[in-house]
Amino acid sequence: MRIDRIILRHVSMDLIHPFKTSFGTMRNKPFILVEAVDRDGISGWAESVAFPEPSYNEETLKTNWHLMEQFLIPLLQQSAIGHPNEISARWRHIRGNYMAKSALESACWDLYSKLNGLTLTEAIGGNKRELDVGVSIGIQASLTELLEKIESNLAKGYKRIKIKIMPGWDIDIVEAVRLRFPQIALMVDANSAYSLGDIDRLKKLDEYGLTMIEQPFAYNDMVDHSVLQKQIATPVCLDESIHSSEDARKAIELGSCRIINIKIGRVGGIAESIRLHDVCHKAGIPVWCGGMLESGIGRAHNIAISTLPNFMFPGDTAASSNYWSEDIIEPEVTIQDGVIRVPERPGIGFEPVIRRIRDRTLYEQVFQFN
Ligand SMILES: O=C(O)CCC(=O)C1=CC=C[C@@H](O)[C@@H]1C(=O)O
Ligand SMILES: [Mg+2]
Repeated sequence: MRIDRIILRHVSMDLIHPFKTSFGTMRNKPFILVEAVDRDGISGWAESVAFPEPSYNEETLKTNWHLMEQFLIPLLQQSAIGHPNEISARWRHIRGNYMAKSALESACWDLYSKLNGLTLTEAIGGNKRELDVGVSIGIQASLTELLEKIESNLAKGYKRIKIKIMPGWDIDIVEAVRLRFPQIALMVDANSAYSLGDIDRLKKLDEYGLTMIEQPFAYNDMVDHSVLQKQIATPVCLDESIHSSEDARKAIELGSCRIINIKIGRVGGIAESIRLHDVCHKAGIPVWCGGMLESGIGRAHNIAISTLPNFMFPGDTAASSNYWSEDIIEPEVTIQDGVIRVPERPGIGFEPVIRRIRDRTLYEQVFQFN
C-alpha cells in the first residue's frame, strides 16, 4: 500500500437517545474519523472510539489527535506498508494509546482489503455470513422506561439484552426485568461501579440466569475479578481490563473471567484483536464484540471482526437507527430478526457518505505522505 495522505476529521454526531452508564451520560458522540487515501484515490476508513473525557479509559479524542499527529502518522510516513499486520510493530515502542493506534491501523486494513479485492471479513479470516445481534440499553430514568425499552428492542428482534447496573440500580432492577422477561438472553455491564466490598451484593445476581456480568470491578483489575469469579456461577466478562492478547492470557491464567468482550479500539487494532481472539479460542474462552457507540464506519469494522469463529455471543453492534437519525454510511447497518448480514462488498462493505460527513465535521487536517 502506498498511502498518499491521511485525513483526520473531528466529527460530531447527536445520539437520538442519551446513553447513561455508571460513569456518565452521553448525548452527543464526537470522534476522530480517519481516511487513508492511496495514490490512486482509493480510501480506507476507520474511527477512533475514544470519548471526549477519559471516562472509559485514559484516552480522549484530543490525546488521540496528538498521538496520531506527533508520533503515529510520522511512523506510517517512513515507508510503504506491505500488509496491515506489519503496522503494530512500527509503533510497539509507543506505550498504550490503543484507540489512536487502532483507528489508523484499521483504516489501513480497509484500504488493504479494497486494494486486494477482498471484503474486510475475508482479509481478517472470518467465516460467517450473518451475525446474531444484541443491544445495550443505558440506565433509564425509571424501571418502567427500562422495561418499555427492552420490550421495544425485543420486538425489533435483538437476540440479547444488555443493561447497565450500578449501586442503587442493580438487584431490584435485574429481578424486575427477569420477572417480566423470564426467557430472554440477559446480561449486565457495571463499568467498574463495584469493589470487593460489594461481593455479597453481586453474588445475588447468580439467581437471575444472566449470560454474564461485565466488568464489575476496577477498569484495570484482574485479581479482584478472579476472587469474584471463584464465588459466583455466572460468568464474569472482562471489557476495560483487557488491552491485549497478553492481558487475556494473564486473565485466563488467573481465572478472572470466563468471557471476554473484544473492542478493536480498546486493544490497539484488528491484528491484536485477531491475536486476542486466538488466545481465547485456544483456552476455550468465548468472546463477543462490544460497542463504543460507533458511527456506521466503526460499526462496519465490528461486524467484520465478529465473523471470526470464537465470537460466540451476540455483540453490541446494534443497527444504525438505534443511535443516529441518519448514519454517515450507505447502506446503514440494519438488522432482520436480530441478524446482521455480513456485507460482501470490498473493504468494510459500507460506503461513507461524504456530504453527511462534511455536515458533521468540525475540523479536519490532511497529512501528506511523500
Ligand atoms: O451500543 C454500544 O455501542 C455499546 C454501548 C456500551 O455498552 C458501552 C459503550 C461505551 C462504554 C460503556 O459504557 C459500554 C461498554 O462498556 O460496553
Ligand atoms: Mg463494557
